[in-house]
Amino acid sequence: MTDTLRIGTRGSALAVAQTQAIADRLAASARVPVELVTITTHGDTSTESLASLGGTGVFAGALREALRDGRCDLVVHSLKDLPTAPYEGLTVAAIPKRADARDALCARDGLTLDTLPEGATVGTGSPRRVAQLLARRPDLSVREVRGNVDTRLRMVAEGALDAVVLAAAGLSRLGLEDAVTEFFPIGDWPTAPGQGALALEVRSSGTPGLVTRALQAVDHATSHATATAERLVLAGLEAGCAAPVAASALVEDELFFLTATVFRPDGTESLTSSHAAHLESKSIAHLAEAAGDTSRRVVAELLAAGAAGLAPLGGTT
Ligand SMILES: NCc1[nH]cc(CCC(=O)O)c1CC(=O)O
Repeated sequence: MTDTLRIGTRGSALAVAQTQAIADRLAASARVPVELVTITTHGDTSTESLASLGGTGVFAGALREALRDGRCDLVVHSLKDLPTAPYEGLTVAAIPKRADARDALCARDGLTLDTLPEGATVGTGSPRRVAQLLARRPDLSVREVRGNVDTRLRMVAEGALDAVVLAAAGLSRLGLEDAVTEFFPIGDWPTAPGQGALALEVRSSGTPGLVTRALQAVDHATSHATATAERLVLAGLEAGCAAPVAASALVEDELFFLTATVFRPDGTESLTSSHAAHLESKSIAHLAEAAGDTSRRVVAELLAAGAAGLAPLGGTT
């Protein structure tokens, strides 16, 4: 590593905003100069559907190659876009305190999911959101959309769509919460494993102690464990990050809760499993044990109930 900590990011406004926020924290605590390096991915320049490009992992893959090849020393990922399979030579060193994990509806004229007119058009690129929308409102015309958060909001502003569903975390990082007309409560509308969390990834060896300590300081043990439990569900189901799977973990008092749902893509059926584990303490080891324990039980129950027959879990759909 050179004297400057080079932090790799995608070029989208959201990626730059979230990476800059992490860069500022690390610069303050590690007292090393930091620099953002923009990595352009095929997913950013292509207009093909995400599925045809190989799924959302296409974004994370380019950042990981840049990190592996030494074009940067640290990358900031949106955790929900990061494939669960380990990547040779790289390590997720920190998961900072998680932002809002909810999804939000951004509709014209202040409309909500209940007040959208019959047959209204709603844009999303996520099979999970498609299934959740159709489960609540089978009459809706759900349209596949791609592009950055501002592009999607513009489709509503310009009248091409009646509404879009977006992550609350992304909207708030961009200062765009005013576009939200309804926040969906996690209990009714669980979201993608790891949604709202960031992952800070480094090469497994060669990271200076100063940087490692700064990364430990921005890690948030509860966020790390809850996001990990959710991702263990995805891994246990052998599902990709675009599979119609929702998971939500939560620490409350001395309990660690995990709930996961697998949806039939048309929204007509779903399977849910919830388990809790007692936490002896909130130490990293006890949190990790609870994440492993609850996720194993949730995965076993979902598979036994036929989750693999409900939805295409693997690959990119
Ligand atoms: N797949 C796109 C993506 N990846 C991460 C976020 C922002 C929210 C987050 O950090 O989870 C978004 C936008 C969205 O889903 O609306």
